[in-house]
Amino acid sequence: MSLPDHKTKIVCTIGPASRSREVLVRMIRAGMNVARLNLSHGTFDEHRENIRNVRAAAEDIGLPITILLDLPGPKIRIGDLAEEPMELRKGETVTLTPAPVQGDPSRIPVDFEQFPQLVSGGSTIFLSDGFLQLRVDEIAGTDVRATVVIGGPLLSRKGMSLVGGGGILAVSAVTDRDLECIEFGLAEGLDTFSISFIERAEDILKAREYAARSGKSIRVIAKIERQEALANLDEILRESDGVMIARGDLGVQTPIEEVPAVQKRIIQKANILGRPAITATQMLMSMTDNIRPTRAEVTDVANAILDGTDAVMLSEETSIGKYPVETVAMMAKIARSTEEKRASVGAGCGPLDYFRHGKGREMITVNDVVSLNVIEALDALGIRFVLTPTRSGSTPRNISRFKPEAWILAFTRNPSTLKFLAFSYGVCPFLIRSEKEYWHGAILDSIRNLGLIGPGERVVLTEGVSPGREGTDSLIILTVD
Ligand SMILES: Nc1ncnc2c1ncn2[C@@H]1O[C@H](COP(=O)(O)OP(=O)(O)OP(=O)(O)O)[C@@H](O)[C@H]1O
Ligand SMILES: CC(=O)C(=O)O
Ligand SMILES: [K+]
Ligand SMILES: [Mg+2]
Repeated sequence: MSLPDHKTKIVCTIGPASRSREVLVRMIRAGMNVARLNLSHGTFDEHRENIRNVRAAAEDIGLPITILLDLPGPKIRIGDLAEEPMELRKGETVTLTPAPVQGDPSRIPVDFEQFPQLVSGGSTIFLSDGFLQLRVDEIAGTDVRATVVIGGPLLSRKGMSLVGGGGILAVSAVTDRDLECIEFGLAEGLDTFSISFIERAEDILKAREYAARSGKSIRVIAKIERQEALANLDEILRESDGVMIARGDLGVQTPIEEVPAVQKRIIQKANILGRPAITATQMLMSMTDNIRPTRAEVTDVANAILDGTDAVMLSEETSIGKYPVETVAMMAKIARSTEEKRASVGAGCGPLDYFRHGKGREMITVNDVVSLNVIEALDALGIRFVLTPTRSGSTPRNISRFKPEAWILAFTRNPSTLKFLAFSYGVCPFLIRSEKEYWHGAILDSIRNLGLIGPGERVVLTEGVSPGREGTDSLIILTVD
């Protein structure tokens, strides 16, 4: 086998443009690692078919593809439009109504009954991540009449937000609908969910406890897209399995000019804790319609990688865009080129200084020390592969956070661990079938059989030597015979 030529993971939102098995196969070949299904759009039946197609495509290629279910969360959205895109023109009057009508240019349904109570004359309404803007003129019964201030094309089920942070319901971030979606996912054999508009760590606990009632354990990615989540970032990160910088809503809910610094801060903190970070939204947005991205977009993807993101995400580009496969290929190409230059442009090894010389020294754990020693050994000896037997995935994640040039080959018996490692930079996971395959002799054999490493090559292998203890507490350097 051969490994991909880039280490950054690619998450693709699946929609009408990409849900066929044929397109999915081409996207996997181009570098997709994770298929994201946004449950804010489409029906359960449609997503069931998406899941079937992703699994079939993954089987066609023989690579594990992870499915991420993105929960709707407490976001107010417009309903369905009769024809889309529907053009809203500056100066026109539109009526917004909570009635379940099919939208047309004069009447737009809003998927929230109390919507008319949330606005008053003079309120500003942003639609579609803030691309369109309306000003409320008057409220007549349940009809909200507004004038288009900034026009443009509108699609079904686009989000809405109101000036002053409105547009998110004042209920728990994990809504009843989200719990139904978790139930749907579990019934489909999936266990990885992203929570939208998370506020605090308890939101994650609520989702976990709900799954635990049916005896299931889930992996939770916290989507950071509102002010409250930034205020509670540390506790959210600790409770989460991974984090997404959801720049679409974040750029409406918080000052847009703060997004770049917030992105860097979230990635740094996630790296320190060994939580995979996904940078999302508008990364190659112009490729929704064009075969080539803008220079600014290419630079954005590269900078997210230099910031230390584990994964980059595509939304419109792959769900409704004209060039889903070409966009993934472009992402992969930018990743490969940027990763090669990480050290030479001074981006270095992520949180290394934090543990060696900074605050991290005070609370360093045995697992941290092992991962630091692995990095030391890789650098000093120019080693190309780290082999990590793992149950929870924490050992490969702790090494991955330093974004080494070497590949991290992870061996696990746990299919859920394998699937979740799809989010971690530079980790290639393998499923092993029995307890005795955790033994290092067996791992070396399987690597030799894959043809990845030839005789005479040195590798690093991590081990847990203390019986019954979780985690890894030693590393050995072996020469393949
Ligand atoms: N399953 C789908 N069916 C139809 N259109 C979809 C689907 N998934 C995504 N889209 C389209 O792609 C756009 C971008 O996807 P994205 O997942 O970023 O959604 P979003 O509406 O911005 O919501 P969120 O904030 O949850 O990401 C959506 O707004 C929608 O127009
Ligand atoms: C991905 C997402 O939810 C956002 O960017 O808002
Ligand atoms: K969502
Ligand atoms: Mg969002």
